[in-house]
Amino acid sequence: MTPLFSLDAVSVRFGRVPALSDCSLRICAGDRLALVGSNGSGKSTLLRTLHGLIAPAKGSFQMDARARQAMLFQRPYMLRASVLHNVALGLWLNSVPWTLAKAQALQALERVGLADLAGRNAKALSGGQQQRVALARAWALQPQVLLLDEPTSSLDPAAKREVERLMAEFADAGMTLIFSSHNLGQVKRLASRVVYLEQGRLVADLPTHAFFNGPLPVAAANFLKGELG
Ligand SMILES: Nc1ncnc2c1ncn2[C@@H]1O[C@H](COP(=O)(O)OP(=O)(O)OP(=O)(O)O)[C@@H](O)[C@H]1O
Repeated sequence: MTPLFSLDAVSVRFGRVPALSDCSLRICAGDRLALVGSNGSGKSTLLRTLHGLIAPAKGSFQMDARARQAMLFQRPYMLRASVLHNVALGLWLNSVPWTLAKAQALQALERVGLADLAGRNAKALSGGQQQRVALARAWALQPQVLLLDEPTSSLDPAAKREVERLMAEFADAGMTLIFSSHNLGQVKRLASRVVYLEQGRLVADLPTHAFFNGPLPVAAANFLKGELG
């Protein structure tokens, strides 16, 4: 299968800080890939590189230009406008006429269970509701690839479960999921594959079952022991 993303010996630096070092990775359609690792290990940098927001300093990076992508951040950005307009604007920016954009936005809000709040000011919603608006905004664009940077880290357990449920449904509908998480339970529930990063290096890349049931490289095993212990 032709990969959606191919990284060969990719390095990214911020000034003198090496954020990614020599990373090689293939990501294929249908993968549910979790990025794990300590703070500062390079997860966000890898996601932003995959989304084309950062150009690698070294190495080769290729992505399937036909595969539409959407990215969600830890704290979604909401415009001071209605929920409906927050979703419709993303479509309009992708050349969908405004009337059609509003109709499709409403369908996307129905998809995430927020149609009732379409007229509310998006800035006034709770964190969990805002993340669901962000998921509706992504869903409306019908991306093949959804990148998520710690999408549930600031949410309470109920909101977390709801966002996880939607992520699983989107993956079941055929979307490729690539997400970073500090929540190993979530990684077990959602991922089919786990990439472990340490200080910008890709230390392990394994099916989820193999990652949690070892054997692992020492660094990854110590991380897991620390997180689970
Ligand atoms: N814009 C930036 N300018 C300078 N250094 C940066 C920038 N973004 C990231 N870094 C550095 O690059 C390294 C990797 O950071 P990154 O945010 O990718 O890690 P992370 O694994 O996502 O961390 P966290 O779990 O805390 O979100 C860190 O040393 C970080 O300080």
